[in-house]
Amino acid sequence: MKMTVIGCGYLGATHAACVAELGHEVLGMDSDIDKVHTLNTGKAPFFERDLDDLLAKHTESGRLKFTASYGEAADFTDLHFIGVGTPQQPGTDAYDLTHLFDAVTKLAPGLTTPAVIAVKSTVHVGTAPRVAELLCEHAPAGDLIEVAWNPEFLRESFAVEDTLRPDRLVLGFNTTHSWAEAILRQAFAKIIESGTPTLVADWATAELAKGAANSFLATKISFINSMAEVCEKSGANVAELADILGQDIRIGRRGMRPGLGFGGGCLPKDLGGFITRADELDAGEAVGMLREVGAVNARRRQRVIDLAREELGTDLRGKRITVWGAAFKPETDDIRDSPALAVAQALHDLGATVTVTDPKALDNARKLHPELDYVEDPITAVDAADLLLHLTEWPQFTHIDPKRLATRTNSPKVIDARGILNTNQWRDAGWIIRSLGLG
Ligand SMILES: NC(=O)C1=CN([C@@H]2O[C@H](COP(=O)(O)OP(=O)(O)OC[C@H]3O[C@@H](n4cnc5c(N)ncnc54)[C@H](O)[C@@H]3O)[C@@H](O)[C@H]2O)C=CC1
Ligand SMILES: O=C(O)[C@H]1O[C@H](OP(=O)(O)OP(=O)(O)OC[C@H]2O[C@@H](n3ccc(=O)[nH]c3=O)[C@H](O)[C@@H]2O)[C@H](O)[C@@H](O)[C@@H]1O
Repeated sequence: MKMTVIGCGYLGATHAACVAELGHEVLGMDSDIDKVHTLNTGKAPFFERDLDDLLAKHTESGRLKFTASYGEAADFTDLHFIGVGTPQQPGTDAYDLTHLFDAVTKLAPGLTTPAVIAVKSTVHVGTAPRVAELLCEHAPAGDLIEVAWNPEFLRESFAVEDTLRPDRLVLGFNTTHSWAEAILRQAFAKIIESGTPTLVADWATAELAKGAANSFLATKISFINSMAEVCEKSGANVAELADILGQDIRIGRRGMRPGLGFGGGCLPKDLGGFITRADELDAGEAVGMLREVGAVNARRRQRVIDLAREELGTDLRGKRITVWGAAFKPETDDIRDSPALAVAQALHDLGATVTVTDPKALDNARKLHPELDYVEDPITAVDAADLLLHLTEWPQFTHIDPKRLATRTNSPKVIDARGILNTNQWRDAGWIIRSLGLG
């Protein structure tokens, strides 16, 4: 089959490469011409495990190409996936749907025959009818264009694996037995035949499924982090508590790692977007619990700042702090709403000299936070530090022998905000170690 993917960022580039891997002929389209050039060389403009291999394989085979032209995309086929960004509106938690509506409006004039527009971008419930209206208004094929909702559940750093072997597929339509359903089932045939649960729903349920899933994942993280707060006051150990709770299969240990809390381009944004939409729908009371999820998450960042000031004194001027981690989680270069950088910046604002290191995210971090210092090597990064903060749990950090580090610092003190470092090993190496979620 032939298909396009409009919007080739973390989601779209991965989706394009993966549907090519499924055997389809794919045209990726992005309004960012530099991104298009990079993708056409078989490389991702960001770091995502296994993605460069797939991009190289399929750009070489000729099954995957990228363009910046809507006309070329519209002419290429009658199946178009849309994965453009849906960031937060400045100053509010609502989604900014400008890119989505812009992409649909610009693609539409080229749609002269029946087509399926399958939207993967995350939106607030109630967006699909607006997309259908825009297509009716701007596409020559008018109401022969079908809108399908196909929310994406991939995790960055497992994006290829999650796209090719998802836990489930969700397909949302406005009518039952739609033509679009047959087309999408064909596009995903290999995934469906491998036994992946495929759930068909109406538009609203499919839209809501995405926000609800991310809200639940955020809730699970904030639940264990709220337990961490209680552990800190009561002398208990949150990691052991999580292990005990997780043995109950109704609770489960996955997605319940205590620590610095969630960040990234999605969980914080989607939690806020979900609450805002519920308020608009007069269902604000129903999501009261989710407001607390955001508050617990913010307190984890503050807790690290407070611990740093407990160790170094409230006046941080002249103090040198090393931060291990800039990415919002390991195995990505994505720094959107990175908890590590938020803490680094706050400590800088309090007067400390903050040096950040990260295996993949330094270039992105430098652009967003020129006020921080950057060092490539995590070992030299601790030179003359008064305090080390372990904020993103890259294996490159956790494998470092603490004995090699202690003598390089001004003072061997570390705050382990991800609860991963081996406390005994660090203590034996002469470090004072503080962890979140320990009494
Ligand atoms: N990053 C992820 O892991 C996941 C993201 N999502 C959702 O997917 C959507 C995209 O997210 P990301 O890929 O992370 O964002 P991104 O910012 O990495 O990529 C968005 C891409 O869309 C392009 N774009 C913007 N406006 C355009 C237009 N009018 N026409 C063509 N291209 C346009 C941008 O140039 C950019 O390359 C968001 O709604 C996000 O919530 C959903 C699941 C996973
Ligand atoms: O909508 C999206 O874009 C995606 O958002 C998340 O994926 P992602 O943001 O890539 O990363 P996660 O692995 O979920 O981690 C999110 C944040 O939570 C933190 N986290 C995660 C899990 C955990 O147990 N504890 C925890 O603190 C991570 O450090 C990270 O900052 C969801 O897991 C995906 O299913 C979803 O598709």
